[in-house]
Amino acid sequence: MEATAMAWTVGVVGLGLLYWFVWVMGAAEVKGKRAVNLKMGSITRDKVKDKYTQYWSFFRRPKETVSAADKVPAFVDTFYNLVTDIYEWGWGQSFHFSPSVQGSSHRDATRLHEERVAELVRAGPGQRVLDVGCGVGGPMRAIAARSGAHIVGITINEYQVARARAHNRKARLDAQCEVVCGNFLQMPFPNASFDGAYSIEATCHAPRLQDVYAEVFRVLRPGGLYVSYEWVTTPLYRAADPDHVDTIQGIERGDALPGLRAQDEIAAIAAEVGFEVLQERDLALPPAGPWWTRLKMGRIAYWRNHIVVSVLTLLRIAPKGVVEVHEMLYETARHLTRGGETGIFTPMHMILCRKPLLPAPAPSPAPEDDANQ
Ligand SMILES: C=C(CC[C@@H](C)[C@H]1CC[C@H]2C3=CC[C@H]4[C@H](C)[C@@H](O)CC[C@]4(C)[C@H]3CC[C@]12C)C(C)C
Ligand SMILES: C[S@@+](CC[C@H](N)C(=O)[O-])C[C@H]1O[C@@H](n2cnc3c(N)ncnc32)[C@H](O)[C@@H]1O
Repeated sequence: MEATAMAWTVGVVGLGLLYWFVWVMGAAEVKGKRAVNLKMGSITRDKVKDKYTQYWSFFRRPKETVSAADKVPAFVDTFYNLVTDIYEWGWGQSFHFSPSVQGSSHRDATRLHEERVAELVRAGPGQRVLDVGCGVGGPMRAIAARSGAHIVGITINEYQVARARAHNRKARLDAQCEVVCGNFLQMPFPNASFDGAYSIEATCHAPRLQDVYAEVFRVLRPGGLYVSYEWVTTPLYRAADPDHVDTIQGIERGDALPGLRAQDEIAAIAAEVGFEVLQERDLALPPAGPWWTRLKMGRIAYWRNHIVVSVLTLLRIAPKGVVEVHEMLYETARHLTRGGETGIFTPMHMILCRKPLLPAPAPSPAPEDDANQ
């Protein structure tokens, strides 16, 4: 009798474990990255934890060092080696937020937010459009499929280049979507080589927005359109409120940001590099549905994911350090949610610009001084 009970217990527990294994190893969203394949980018297994410590220690330095322009691209690259697989596993192939749309899935809401970009830059067949900070190419594929345009994406992270190219091949969009590894602050493209350009939640990594906007301006043809979804603090943010400061600093630390900009700085910067600003709007404002609900609703999923990464690390399937990176992301989700709920932060301040057809007039010569007369 005892043996039968034991057999039943073992059977039930075994089946439970099998189910758990399949469920756990299966995708949390539809994405093509499984927990057993959490590699942590191009970092070798034994270096993941060190790299995480190195990333974190960056934020213990004075603010000026964190935003030191020359160091930022390397630190952003390390960040994406650490998070790319976890993002794909837990979020999907599009590394951005979107307003929630009643009655639509997250996947549809994401696609709509991306297709809006295609419409804003009037992308169409025969055009060459630049994706500034393309991640693993979720938006690029949606925009290529929707518009028929040829999309060229650039990302600083080599591992993302490999992932994006593999996804492009799988989606049979590799003839239409190209991916280049490079720094968007010094792009490897000739002047006026694109008909349009866009950046989705990527330029927030630039220490000086002027530098990336000036590069986009250079590579666009005259008359070309550029749209960007910017991460910014809103006018509700109060630098004297410790809760606000804690939320914004939490967002910066968990998302490799050298320093969030204020919403009202963006248009001035675009104009400074020569753009005409056609439209500017926070896409998170009503009637848009809250973008942060997807983060909040996933709390149970986070705990499940935490157990998954812990077990996989214990079994040495995932490298040491994954649990720490996952905890960092959990914390940043908390800060992002708070930023959304209080309204002090938006990840979708949209700005639409055009490169003028005629170059700006040269400044008039200074009046001659008396000595020359
Ligand atoms: C634009 C940027 C990235 C935005 C988002 C795609 C990511 C920001 C925070 C990320 C996540 C937080 C919690 C993770 C969770 C703990 C894990 O179990 C599964 C993945 C997360 C949901 C993860 C997914 C991507 C984010 C939402 C920045 C970097 C400029
Ligand atoms: C949050 S992800 C967004 C990716 C993509 N736009 C999307 O929505 O899926 C930010 C992207 O910007 C890229 N990035 C950040 N700094 C960069 C730089 N200096 N040069 C090129 N790419 C950069 C990152 O590598 C990453 O691909």
